[in-house]
Amino acid sequence: MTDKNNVIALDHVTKIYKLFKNDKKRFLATFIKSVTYREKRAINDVSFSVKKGESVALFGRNGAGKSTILKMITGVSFPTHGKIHVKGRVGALLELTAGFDPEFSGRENIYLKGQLTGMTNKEIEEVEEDIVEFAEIGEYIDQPLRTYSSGMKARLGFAINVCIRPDILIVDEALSVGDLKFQKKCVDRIKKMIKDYGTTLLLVTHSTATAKQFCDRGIVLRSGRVLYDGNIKKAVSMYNESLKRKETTDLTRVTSESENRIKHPVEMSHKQMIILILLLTVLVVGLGIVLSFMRM
Ligand SMILES: Nc1ncnc2c1ncn2[C@@H]1O[C@H](COP(=O)(O)OP(=O)(O)OP(=O)(O)O)[C@@H](O)[C@H]1O
Repeated sequence: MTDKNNVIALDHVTKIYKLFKNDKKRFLATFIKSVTYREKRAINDVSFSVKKGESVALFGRNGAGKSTILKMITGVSFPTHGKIHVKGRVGALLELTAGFDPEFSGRENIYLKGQLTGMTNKEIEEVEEDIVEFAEIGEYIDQPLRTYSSGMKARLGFAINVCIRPDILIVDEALSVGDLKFQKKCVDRIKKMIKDYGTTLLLVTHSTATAKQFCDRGIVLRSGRVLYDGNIKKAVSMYNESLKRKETTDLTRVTSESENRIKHPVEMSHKQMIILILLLTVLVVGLGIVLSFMRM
C-alpha cells in the first residue's frame, strides 16, 4: 500500500469466474486441465483506494460487480489478476449468519466468530456483554443457534460484527435487519463507530438516501468497471442516470475458453477437496498393501 493512510487498496483487480456446463465438469476440472469452461469477467481492471475514516458507497446495477468486490476485500474470494491490500480488522455485514455453528449456543458462536477474525479470547470477553446486549435475544443467548429464528440469527451476526470494533466495516444491504427499532439502533451504532472510533465504512446499497446519509464519496460500477469515483452527490446522479439507460453492453459477457484461458489452478470447493483427500488416502493405502504383498 503506497499511501500509509489507505486501509483498502485495489490495484488493477480483475475477477474472472469460470462457468462450467454442469457440476460434473466443475468437479472433473479439479483433476483434468482440458475440461472446457467459459469465462465471466465480473471485475475488469478496477483500481481504487479508501483512506482510514472514509465512508464510501458502492453503487451499480444488478450484476455490476459490487458483491464480488466486497467478497475479495473480506478475503472470501480472490482476484484473478491484480492485488488487494486491506489494513486492520474487518467487520463484514454481508452474509450475517455465515460461519455460525447451529449446535453451538449464541454465546459460543460469539467466541467462534471472534476467533475467526483473529481476536484473542480476552478481547472477545471484553466485548461479549456488549454483543449480548446489542443483539437483544434474551436468554436464548445460551441456547443452541438451531433454536433461533432467522431474524435472531441475523441480529446476533450484526451485533458481533459491529461490537468487535472493526477498523473497516463492510455493509452490503444489511441495514434492514430486524424491526424498525432495531434498524434505527444499527444505523445509530454505525454512525457512532464512524464518528467516535474513526471506522472506515464501505457501503453497498441501492438506496441513494441511505448512501447520502453515511457517505461523502461514491463509486459507481458498470459491467465490472469503475464508471465514476468522487463526490457522493455526483455519484448518486450518475447512478440514477445509469438506471434510466438501457444497458447495451452484455453484463454477462462470456468469453470462450480458447479466447481467454485462465492460467492459475481451479479453485476447489470443500467437497471436492475432501473427495480428493479420500482418493489420495485410498491410493496410498492401496499402494502400501501391494508393496507389503510384494515383500512377502
Ligand atoms: N460464483 C460465481 N460464478 C459465476 N459468476 C458469478 C459468480 N458470482 C457472481 N457472478 C457474476 O458476476 C457478476 C457480478 O456479480 P455480483 O454479485 O458481484 O454483482 P452485484 O453488483 O453485487 O449485483 P447485485 O446488485 O444483484 O447483488 C454477475 O454477472 C454475476 O452473475
